[in-house]
Amino acid sequence: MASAITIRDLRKSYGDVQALDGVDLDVPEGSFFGLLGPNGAGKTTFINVLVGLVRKSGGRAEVFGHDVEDDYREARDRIGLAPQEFNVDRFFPIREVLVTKAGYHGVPADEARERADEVLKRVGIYDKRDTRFDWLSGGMKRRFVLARALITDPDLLILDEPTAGVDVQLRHELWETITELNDSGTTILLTTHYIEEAERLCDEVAILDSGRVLEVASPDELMDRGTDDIVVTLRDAPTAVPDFAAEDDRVEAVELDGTRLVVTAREGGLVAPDVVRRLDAAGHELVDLEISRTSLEEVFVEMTRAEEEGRATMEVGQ
Ligand SMILES: Nc1ncnc2c1ncn2[C@@H]1O[C@H](COP(=O)(O)OP(=O)(O)OP(=O)(O)O)[C@@H](O)[C@H]1O
Repeated sequence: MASAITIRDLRKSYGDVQALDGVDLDVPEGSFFGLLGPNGAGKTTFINVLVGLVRKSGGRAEVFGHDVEDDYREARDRIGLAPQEFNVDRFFPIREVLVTKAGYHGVPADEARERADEVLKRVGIYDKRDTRFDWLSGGMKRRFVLARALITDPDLLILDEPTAGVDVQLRHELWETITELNDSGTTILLTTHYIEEAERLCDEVAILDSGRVLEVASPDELMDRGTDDIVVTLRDAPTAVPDFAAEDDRVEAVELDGTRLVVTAREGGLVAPDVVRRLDAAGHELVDLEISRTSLEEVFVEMTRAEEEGRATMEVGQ
């Protein structure tokens, strides 16, 4: 599949700070791609390089095959950006802001007005079209920056923390709108601190830490690396249960507390049937079975913590 974003050995330093320290990444065209990382990992810097707000110190960055610096105009015209910080002309009616932006990207005036109405309807603030940005509520402001990103009908939509500080209802509405856009072919690059959001929406995520990519995988692949708890409730409290760990090296721990048995294993969904079979064969009656999967959040915390500990060890060793 062709790449919407191609990044090779991308570097950005601010004085002594290596905000991006040799990033390699391919974001496939049409994908819903998540960029996750703790505060200061380099996510915003990465996005700013793509949209031409920050000059890279080294490496290559292309959007649909256009170099983001040498072919700035071609690359930038394909991107819609909804930034984390609101950087909107506050004094003009929002519809006018959209029309002006479309004009700046070469859209003729009539079409610009049509598009402005269309995107305002799409994000649900058409009735506020004559209001200035300052007078919108926080949630409406979030909707507006999405509308502004959509005004040029971008092939790549970059969303930097699009749901920061919005209520549950709006978050779900925004998810729906973004998913529809992705279904109709728009490539999405999303950064978020709500890991659940990435787990739910993204085909693939890259985990960025200290300016480096630690991992690129689907949320499911990442979650498979963590352990799951298979929680079984038995009718009677047994004195012993089969030695699950001896026959399956995916099993990491077994804990029995009265009638409650917890088997901790990688790929819990695949191990559970065997646990049930063996309990049944040993004459135990099951009352309830529940599998609680590791969340992407746990895997994420584990990975970024390991990276931090690795760095601390290196610093001590130096
Ligand atoms: N203009 C700048 N001048 C100096 N240092 C900067 C500048 N912009 C970013 N940095 C530094 O670069 C590093 C990466 O910052 P960046 O904002 O890209 O991280 P982030 O992953 O987006 O963080 P957050 O999740 O907190 O938004 C940080 O150490 C930050 O302090």
